[in-house]
Amino acid sequence: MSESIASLPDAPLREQAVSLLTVRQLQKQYAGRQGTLTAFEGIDLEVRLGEVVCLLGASGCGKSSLLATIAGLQSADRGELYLNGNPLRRSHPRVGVVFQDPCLLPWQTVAQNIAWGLTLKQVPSLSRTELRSRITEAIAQVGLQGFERSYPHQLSGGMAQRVALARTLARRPQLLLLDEPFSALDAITRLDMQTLLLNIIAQQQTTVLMVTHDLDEALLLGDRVVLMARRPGRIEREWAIAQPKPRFQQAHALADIRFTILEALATVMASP
Ligand SMILES: Nc1ncnc2c1ncn2[C@@H]1O[C@H](COP(=O)(O)OP(=O)(O)OP(=O)(O)O)[C@@H](O)[C@H]1O
Repeated sequence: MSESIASLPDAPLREQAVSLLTVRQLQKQYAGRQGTLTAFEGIDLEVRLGEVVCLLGASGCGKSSLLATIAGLQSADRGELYLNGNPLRRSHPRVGVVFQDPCLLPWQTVAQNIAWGLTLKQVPSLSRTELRSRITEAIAQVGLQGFERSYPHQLSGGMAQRVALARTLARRPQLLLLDEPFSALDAITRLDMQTLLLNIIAQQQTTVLMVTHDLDEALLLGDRVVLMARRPGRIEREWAIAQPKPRFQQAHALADIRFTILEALATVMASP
């Protein structure tokens, strides 16, 4: 299912854009048998409209915890979150999340799984016609036309993840939070999904905050790569990736920045 890629707006255009998500001094702790564990602290982050920001870091540095807190799936212990300048306190209808596990309802069809996302409380009630057109649109966006009546067990891993993406896109999120959405897929399917995501971003100017373990994925998709360090989880450094997209054939041009980030990643991983 490969697609060609529409071109993205120039980096300077995106840089002028206003902040969609603002994170200020965010902290999250978990209570455990051995005391309190600080998953992350002092997180300051801005994600501008239309920007793709990739969060990279060693296992356990708090990437998923940070994403889940921004998504409103758990509360922060300290700090503030704003969407479009307004306080973001709980799950917001315009903030969509996709996880590594597509989490589809096995007894429902592709179309029903997407509809389920639209019947969640936070989405304003839609007429039957609007509901149907949102489902059709989302299925087309992820290239699953013809599979509307299929059940999850009839889909490949990549197709199931397309349904998960469609379920979120149908809610028309302003901010898309992705937690390693492609990491369980084989390399070819992952490339296919990265292409699909690039197309969606290009066509809809979607703003994305994405957790990934994969530096090459971050370099392929990100306008910025943010490196987190652990104990406690914190932002260590960040880099703007100015190279125009698509970047599938730009390994040479990205070699220097790749090496720099790899070195920084090795340094944070080596620290106790
Ligand atoms: N619900 C929870 N209860 C207690 N501790 C938790 C919980 N969720 C995460 N943690 C701990 O918080 C720290 C950060 O975990 P988190 O999953 O956010 O890191 P991560 O960078 O996403 O890791 P990975 O890349 O391996 O998914 C870890 O030490 C983890 O054990």
